[in-house]
Amino acid sequence: MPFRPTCALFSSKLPASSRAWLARQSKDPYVKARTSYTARYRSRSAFKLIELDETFNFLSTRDVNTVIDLGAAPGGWSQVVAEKLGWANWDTQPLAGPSKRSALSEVRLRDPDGTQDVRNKGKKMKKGKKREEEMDADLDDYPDLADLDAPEDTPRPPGRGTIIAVDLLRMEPIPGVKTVQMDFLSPEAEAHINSLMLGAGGDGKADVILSDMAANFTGNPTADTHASLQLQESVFEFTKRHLRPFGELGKKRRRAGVLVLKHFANPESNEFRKECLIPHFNHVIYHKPKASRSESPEAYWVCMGWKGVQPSKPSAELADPAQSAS
Ligand SMILES: C[S@@+](CC[C@H](N)C(=O)[O-])C[C@H]1O[C@@H](n2cnc3c(N)ncnc32)[C@H](O)[C@@H]1O
Repeated sequence: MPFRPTCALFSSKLPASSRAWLARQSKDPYVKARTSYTARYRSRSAFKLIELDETFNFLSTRDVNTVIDLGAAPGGWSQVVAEKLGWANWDTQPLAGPSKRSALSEVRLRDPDGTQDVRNKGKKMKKGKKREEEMDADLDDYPDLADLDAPEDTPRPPGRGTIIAVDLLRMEPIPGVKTVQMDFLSPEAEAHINSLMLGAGGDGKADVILSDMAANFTGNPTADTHASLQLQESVFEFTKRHLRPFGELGKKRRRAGVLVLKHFANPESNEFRKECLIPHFNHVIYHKPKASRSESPEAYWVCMGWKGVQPSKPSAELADPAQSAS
């Protein structure tokens, strides 16, 4: 029978733009890494946070106990945070083996000739149909991804701290992560996140606030800039009330109190950086991770050493009602 490619990549029914996207995905090293069973991250974005943390080391310190992940779905960043806080070594060292799907791609990637051992089980794979049958039987040994995420009696690594993940979209659960499906811009969002922090025994302060939020692009530059600025400003307002100032951990911890904020290059964003971020942090560093596509205008500000905000001085009227009455 002639070989018929079934891959969508070759389907002439797809529009050219979709074929180009699929072709790019198939070559993307981060997409390949994400789907390998040794690092089953839900999104390619996970590698951006991994690189940001490897560069600035803001998640890997014992001071970090409360992390807020804004714009978290599908959950790649939350997976990385859960791992850093000791909740989830299942990402890099699966407790019960890989999922069937990822094991299958792993076999196909690593064993194109069917001659190598499969997952060190000592089984030699043979060519042709028999090989396919054996491979399917072999994969029956591995549970599905859903089984791995919540096996009943599997001991979990003891994680610490509180991780709160917020998104408009629903997220599949991640061990150690409290997921909240809501609009961060809604008036209820802050109170709800605060109640979760307090409910977990915290003081309503986070050690790290991450925002990978991005509004849907409309193609209208004015509207898109406005939407992106609105997200940045509301994250900053939240930061003012909920990021722990570095001074609370001792004057030497000048990089504690971290905000990682996604932004899109435009002059208004730059103004926001100068007016809001630079005066309030000891360090504000621009970083574009390698995993962020070069053609995308997105980048991150890594803001370290939150100075806090001075409580606003009471007005003369409030300070001395007797005087104001006279
Ligand atoms: C680039 S994705 C985040 C990817 C995520 N960091 C990961 O690793 O999987 C941006 C997310 O921001 C979310 N988002 C945009 N506006 C939001 C809002 N107002 N409130 C909550 N989430 C929002 C979107 O729903 C989307 O899931």
